[in-house]
Amino acid sequence: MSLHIEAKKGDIAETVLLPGDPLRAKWIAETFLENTVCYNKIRGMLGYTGTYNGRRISVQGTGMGIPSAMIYCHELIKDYQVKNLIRVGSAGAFQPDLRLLDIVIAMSASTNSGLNRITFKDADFAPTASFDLLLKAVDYAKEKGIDFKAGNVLSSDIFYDDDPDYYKKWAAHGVLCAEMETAGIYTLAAKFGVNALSILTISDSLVNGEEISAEMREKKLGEMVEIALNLD
Ligand SMILES: O=P(O)(O)O[C@H]1O[C@H](CO)[C@@H](O)[C@H]1O
Ligand SMILES: O=c1cc[nH]c(=O)[nH]1
Repeated sequence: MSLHIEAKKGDIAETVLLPGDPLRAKWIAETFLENTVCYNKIRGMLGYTGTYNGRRISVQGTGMGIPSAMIYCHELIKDYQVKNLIRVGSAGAFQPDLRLLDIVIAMSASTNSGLNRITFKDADFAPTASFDLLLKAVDYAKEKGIDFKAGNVLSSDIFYDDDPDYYKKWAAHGVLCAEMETAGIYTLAAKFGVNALSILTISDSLVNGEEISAEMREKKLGEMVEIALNLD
């Protein structure tokens, strides 16, 4: 047992899917996994282990934002020996050609968080995906004819920015979309020598204001989950 996860040693698989929303974790476990056991209810941050095509896999809610996600990922790596961290999240589009429910695979994550300034002072660390997981995700999506974009995303500390045009400077540098955890997860994975990848689904657009409902964000993001479950 760790401070925020009540699982026993061995209860959590080497590969863990990481939605921000704990109810998306429940939906993934109930929809895609067999022989499922719930191993965590502390703070309502649900975690499950089951099997997918005979392979053991876990799914753990992380909450919203880098600090919360880093708490869960730190404990998963250090206390439960997790080797593959695969975020399955929602994101807001920065580019006009990204539409609702499109898939984005995060090669790297820019951030306005100070997380790496604490370590690297006035130099910038570049949080980067595991090349191995990235390649597997791209290969699987291509094989199944699933459209996706791969590139840089923004892990923002601010969901409600005062400036509705804030995204334009990021968009002008090719950043695809905003979410709130990937830079922290990629940084921890690099620090501890494990693998991480974020697969995201567009839930809204900062360009034109369109958005899907909260219920769809919980239960309708299955394509990215399918990719995440097939990275072995
Ligand atoms: O849908 P999830 O995975 O929570 O991801 C996105 O949604 C939340 C904000 O609504 C943030 O956690 C952001 O990263
Ligand atoms: O962090 C997020 C997630 C979804 N949509 C956004 O605009 N931001």
